[in-house]
Amino acid sequence: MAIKYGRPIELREVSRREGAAVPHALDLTVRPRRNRKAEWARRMVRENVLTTDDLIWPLFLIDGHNKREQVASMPGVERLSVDQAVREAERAMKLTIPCLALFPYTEPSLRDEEGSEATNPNNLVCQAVRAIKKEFPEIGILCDVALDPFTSHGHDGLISDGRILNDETVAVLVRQALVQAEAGCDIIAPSDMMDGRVAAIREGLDRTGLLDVQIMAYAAKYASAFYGPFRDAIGSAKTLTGDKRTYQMDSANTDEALREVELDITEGADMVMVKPGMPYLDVVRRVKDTFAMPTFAYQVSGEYAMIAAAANNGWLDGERAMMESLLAFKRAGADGVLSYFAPKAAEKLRAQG
Ligand SMILES: NCc1[nH]cc(CCC(=O)O)c1CC(=O)O
Ligand SMILES: [Mg+2]
Repeated sequence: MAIKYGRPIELREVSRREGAAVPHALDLTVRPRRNRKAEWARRMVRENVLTTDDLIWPLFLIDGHNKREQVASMPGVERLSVDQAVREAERAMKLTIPCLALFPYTEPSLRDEEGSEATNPNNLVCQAVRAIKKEFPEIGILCDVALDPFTSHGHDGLISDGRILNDETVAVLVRQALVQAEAGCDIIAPSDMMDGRVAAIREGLDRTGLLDVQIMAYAAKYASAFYGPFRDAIGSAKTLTGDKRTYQMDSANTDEALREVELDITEGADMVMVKPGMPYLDVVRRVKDTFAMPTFAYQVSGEYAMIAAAANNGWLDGERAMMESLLAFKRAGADGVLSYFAPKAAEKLRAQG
């Protein structure tokens, strides 16, 4: 049976003389509950706050016009044609969300072994960047760099004899980053986990005079089951052969995450990211404490799907779970979070004033 929620038990705040009235009052000098006695008191001692500045909103793109397609495994999330993505950019502006992240669903006919569509200066991502920047130049745009939305095999890199090639892939990623940056992308976010790609991309951007384009490295990205719904959204779930464990990290490791992050910082990353989010909050904390860099977490598709599905079943209070999960990233030391809840959370934050 569904758990009943949403009607808080009516509690009265602690009355002044409660102790005096209780015959067997404990002899306690320290009572932590004093600081929780009323909403104003709780606000005074609150250690972390979530604001709309902390949110990065990932959008899925699809070819066409005036098109919105529900992603089956992510209730409330749609694939958007470019014109609709521009409308969502306007919504983000109004909600004071500082940045959007763009992910394309590529038509199967445009996918090939090499992911060539990734370096097409007129691909869906580049079209969306130009369209959004034209209408709303003040919003930040982050573009993912990896080949998986474009390859027929669903991997992030080039394959030969069943191996993901590192250095050859990096060369393609640089070209992908450059077409995105030329289109007007503000933050290049390599999510591929090839070694050396941050340095190569930085060098490519600088050589082209794109000195102000930032790099947010998916520095500690784990081979995770929580990316399932994303692969459904970009259409790589059915085509992906094997798994990504030869390039994405083993979920058992955290020292290794520090080494990965350190390398990306040395190679020129302006910001670093840990991904997934909630199952890796310990990694977020270690990264923030060790490097004191702008540190982001990605609350990935599977995390979103779990909360959305449970809420739709009446098994938990979706809004409260959403806000609690987002605040957890702040508590762990993150400066911001990529989340599919971004617009909903921003609406709630603004309603609270
Ligand atoms: N490299 C592409 C990429 N960029 C972001 C995600 C996942 C995001 C999500 O699950 O929300 C992935 C999937 C993957 O690595 O397989
Ligand atoms: Mg690395």
